[in-house]
Amino acid sequence: MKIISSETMRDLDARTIANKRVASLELMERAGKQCSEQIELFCSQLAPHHKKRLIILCGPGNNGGDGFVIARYLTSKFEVKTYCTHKQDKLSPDAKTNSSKVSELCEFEASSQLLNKITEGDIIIDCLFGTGLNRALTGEYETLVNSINASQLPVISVDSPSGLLSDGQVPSAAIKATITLSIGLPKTSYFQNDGPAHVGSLINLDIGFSKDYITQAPSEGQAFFAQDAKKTLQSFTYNSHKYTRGQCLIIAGSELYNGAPIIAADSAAVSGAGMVILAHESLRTPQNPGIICLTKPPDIIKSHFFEKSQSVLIGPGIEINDKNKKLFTHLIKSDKALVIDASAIDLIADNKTLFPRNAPTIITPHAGELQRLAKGLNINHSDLSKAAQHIAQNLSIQVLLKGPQSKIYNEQGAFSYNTSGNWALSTAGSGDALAGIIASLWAKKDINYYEQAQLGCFIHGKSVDFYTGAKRSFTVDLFPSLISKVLHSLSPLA
Ligand SMILES: NC(=O)C1=CN([C@@H]2O[C@H](COP(=O)(O)OP(=O)(O)OC[C@H]3O[C@@H](n4cnc5c(N)ncnc54)[C@H](OP(=O)(O)O)[C@@H]3O)[C@@H](O)[C@H]2O)[C@@H](O)CC1
Ligand SMILES: [K+]
Repeated sequence: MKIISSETMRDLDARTIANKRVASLELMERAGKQCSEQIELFCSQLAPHHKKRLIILCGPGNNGGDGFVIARYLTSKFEVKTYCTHKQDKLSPDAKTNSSKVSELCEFEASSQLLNKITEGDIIIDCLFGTGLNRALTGEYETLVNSINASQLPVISVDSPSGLLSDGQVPSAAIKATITLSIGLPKTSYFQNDGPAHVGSLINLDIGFSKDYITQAPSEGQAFFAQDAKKTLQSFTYNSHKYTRGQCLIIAGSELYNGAPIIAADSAAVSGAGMVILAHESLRTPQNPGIICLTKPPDIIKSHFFEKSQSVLIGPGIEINDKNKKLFTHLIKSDKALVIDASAIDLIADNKTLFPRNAPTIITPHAGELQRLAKGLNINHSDLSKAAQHIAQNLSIQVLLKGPQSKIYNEQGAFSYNTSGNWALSTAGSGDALAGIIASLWAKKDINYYEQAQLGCFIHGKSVDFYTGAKRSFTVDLFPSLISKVLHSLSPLA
């Protein structure tokens, strides 16, 4: 999905209204309605003992207007308190219209009066400022936002965490959102400077802007959202069989790192491939008995398992020894779609003359692994993203740089941000699951490998977004069931 600037968003909004495609109040109604649905969904995912009293904070502009619409939709379902920082006659015209529909439910107070109100709720809905924020928050607003952040209550920000400027800078204070509900299209501020630390999970809401306008709007980059994931998921035919769904071979594990192959294989098995073969040197077995395990494999390259596999993952937990080095070189020379993860990434520099390969390749490094590879390839960039881009173009491979907002570079150096996931992913074994998911999605023929890699990254992140337990207690054995849940939500009938 295209990322645009706040300025372009305002222009899109204005053109849509000016050309009478959709009336401005109708746009606000759609935005508020869809936000209220997402808030309801968020509440339904909280633990039963979690109270769900909503505090909706509305500012003077149309972001506040969205808040009044949300209040109208949710009042019958939750205990809702709505506060507005301005008197009604000081509001933008559309905000004023919507405020009048809920005025008996709403208190119009100066923001200094709101400080002791926020703790009377359990979930804050931030409709203070959106794309119209044009300067740093000061005075009462700054104090209010700092108090909200200090309260540690979950915050759902509508369109933008209030205080986040359009270039992603936060000169004074900005809401640290749990979720940001982006209206229309994602904005650059979510991805630049301080943006990633403030937006939380990103959800984009399509409120029906004309497709022509969206196509014409200048792009500031690409990001992958649930809407993209839905389009990218492959469908199955009535006569699918395990080979048409694809066979994926995973070469992983060592005596020491014997859990990594299990996580990768179990995650691959639920992600779409018809058959998963695990060649590993581990005493453990996958949870899923459908996975074919080759322990102490003979010459895997000469086996029919290799021959019939469309994709191969190498790396999770493997030991770098002569046997694996030789195997790696064979894989690079082969025509298999290849996912290279973990310590196998370290073997690329020694094989750099074998690139570009004749088949799709993706590497999935975290920052440290990327830095090591860049050094091995004599690529010097202090900026990691530049190094990732350089490597992608240089070797003609895809590079998935893992981080708080993972980025995936294609062979030409273009990239897309992933928008799912949270810090629960920062746990040992998480990357093994990611590599397994991508290998599974890459096991099909005639696919767009770049799109499927983005899909894999999105599914992986969404798994922990779907996890309803304490994030700090998330463990990687939960991936298979959570991946299934994510896939079901993206494609309920498949
Ligand atoms: N895009 C779309 O298509 C749709 C958009 N919609 C929604 O509208 C939102 C944009 O609305 P918007 O343009 O009215 O701006 P908004 O963010 O409410 O704030 C403007 C107000 O804030 C004030 N102000 C600014 N900075 C300030 C500061 N630091 N400290 C204090 N005050 C400050 C500024 O005052 P002024 O600068 O004049 O002093 C003005 O009063 C958008 O994000 C989305 O939620 C949907 O409803 C429907 C479809
Ligand atoms: K907001």
